[in-house]
Amino acid sequence: MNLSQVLLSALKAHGAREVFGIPGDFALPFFREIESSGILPLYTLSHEPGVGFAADASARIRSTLSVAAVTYGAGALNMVNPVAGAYAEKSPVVVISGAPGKGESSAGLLLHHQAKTLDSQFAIYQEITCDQARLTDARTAPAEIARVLASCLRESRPVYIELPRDMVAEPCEPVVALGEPVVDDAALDACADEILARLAAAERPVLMAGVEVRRFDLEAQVAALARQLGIPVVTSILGRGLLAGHDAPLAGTYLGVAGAESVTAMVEDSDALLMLGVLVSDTNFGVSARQIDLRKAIVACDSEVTLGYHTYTHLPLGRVVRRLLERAPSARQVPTLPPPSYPHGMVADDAPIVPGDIARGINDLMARHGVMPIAADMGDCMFTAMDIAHQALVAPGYYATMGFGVPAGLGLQAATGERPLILVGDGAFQMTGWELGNCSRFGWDPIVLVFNNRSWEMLRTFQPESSFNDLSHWDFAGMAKGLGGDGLRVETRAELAAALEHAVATRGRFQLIDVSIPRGELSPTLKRFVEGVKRLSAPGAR
Ligand SMILES: Cc1ncc(Cc2c([C@H](C)O)sc(CCOP(=O)(O)OP(=O)(O)O)c2C)c(N)n1
Ligand SMILES: [Mg+2]
Repeated sequence: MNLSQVLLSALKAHGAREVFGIPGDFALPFFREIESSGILPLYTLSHEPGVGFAADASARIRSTLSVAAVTYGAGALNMVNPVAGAYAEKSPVVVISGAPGKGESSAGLLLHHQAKTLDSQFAIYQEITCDQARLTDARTAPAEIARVLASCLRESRPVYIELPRDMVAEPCEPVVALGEPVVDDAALDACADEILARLAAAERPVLMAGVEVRRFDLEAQVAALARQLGIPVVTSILGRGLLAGHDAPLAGTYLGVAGAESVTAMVEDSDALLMLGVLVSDTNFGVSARQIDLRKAIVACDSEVTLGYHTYTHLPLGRVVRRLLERAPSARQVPTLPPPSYPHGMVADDAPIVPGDIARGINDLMARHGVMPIAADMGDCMFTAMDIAHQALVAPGYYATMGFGVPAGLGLQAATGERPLILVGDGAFQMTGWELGNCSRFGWDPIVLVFNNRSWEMLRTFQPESSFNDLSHWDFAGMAKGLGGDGLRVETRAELAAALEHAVATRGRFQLIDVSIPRGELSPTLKRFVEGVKRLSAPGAR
């Protein structure tokens, strides 16, 4: 085999099911190998941010690694933001960048696509990936690939592989995958016993499931642990939708002052908050009604477990959860909690549409026609998604970048074969919505809801005096046909209900519903979030 075939075979063996990419002259030989080998299908998109977001969504929905292949310089540096978002939100994307060959790097010329030095790109990616390799020697390449792919899966973070174009066809030995990391069994026992003792001594223990529970595919085990411990479970905003399909005493999603009061009180009153795979971030805890005393919490994330003032290291979450299951006593009873409630029954009348109507309309649609995986962009569409019952949601809930929604929806359909629902604001659609033009090539047919409030509305809620948040009324529906899909602008709830039904019934072409929303109308969750942030940031509030 040659180095490209070895790399592609190793990617597939480690869980990759496709390559998203855009070639360039430094990557053309590798793309030729991707296409000729047929080891993984190749989906090319139009702009590298879209490549990164699509690969990120594929990794999230399949809970394993995915691949984003780009050219050197202009391509790879165009993708820095999506990879940074994948790093922040623990999504295991493998970035493969073409690069100048050995001879041209030493020719003494400044090369096209070169920014500062030929090491600059590698240095930039060191900041947003957990491991890196430059495949400049076919003899060491298999071990380098094994190391980097093992890091990607172990840490559930992006990694970076630089592949000089004169190396792609070099003969190369296959990759031998590294085994599971060795874990100190005694430390694992001590940690599990300390956690169990802390929970047993508590009067109001609560389990919070976060993003790592999904990334490491631990939902069933965490649901079993909650039942065995007999304690209620909540999810963080990034863990939204976790455990929904499992038998777990699930109370809902913790959103601080922006969420259900019963869930907020349960978390903030807890005297033993067991946080499994939760990022301790401002979006998760920045709007806490009362500051959570983390010294009373148990935080298991990033292969560490912190209790009070001490930390156990090198204990992967999956091993901690399994050891807790082995050593936890069976609870006498499991709390019976009312399932989280979600709004249904949108009135299909001539009233204008507000974000809350969209959540109702989608919940009604899914109750009638079955659930769809959902990709949401940053903006009020993401806060609206908090009121949508279905659980398979990918969204930039912590890193909060715009542009994620449409490409992520395409990544979902490529990865799962299921038709996705995409929620995106007009501002975010202006960034990456054009990737819809690639649907017809690959047979993708998402349903896209554009929250068209002619505004950067989230920003206006924080700074209403600025008129630069006003956007003009782009006719996204009118542009759909030119992109190969169908578009419809809707102004009333009756039109929205009819458009959703028509979209579900129409397959084979993307269906874009351009939803006109009066400027200033917010989802209930965003409204509470903004009020909470303003209240909590007022002088003397905490
Ligand atoms: C790539 C990128 N650029 C800028 C921002 C800042 C930003 C927001 C966050 C706070 O950083 S929310 C927002 C406006 C979003 O407008 P739209 O998509 O129309 O959604 P909505 O009207 O529902 O707000 C911007 C510009 C961002 N998050 N990501
Ligand atoms: Mg908007």
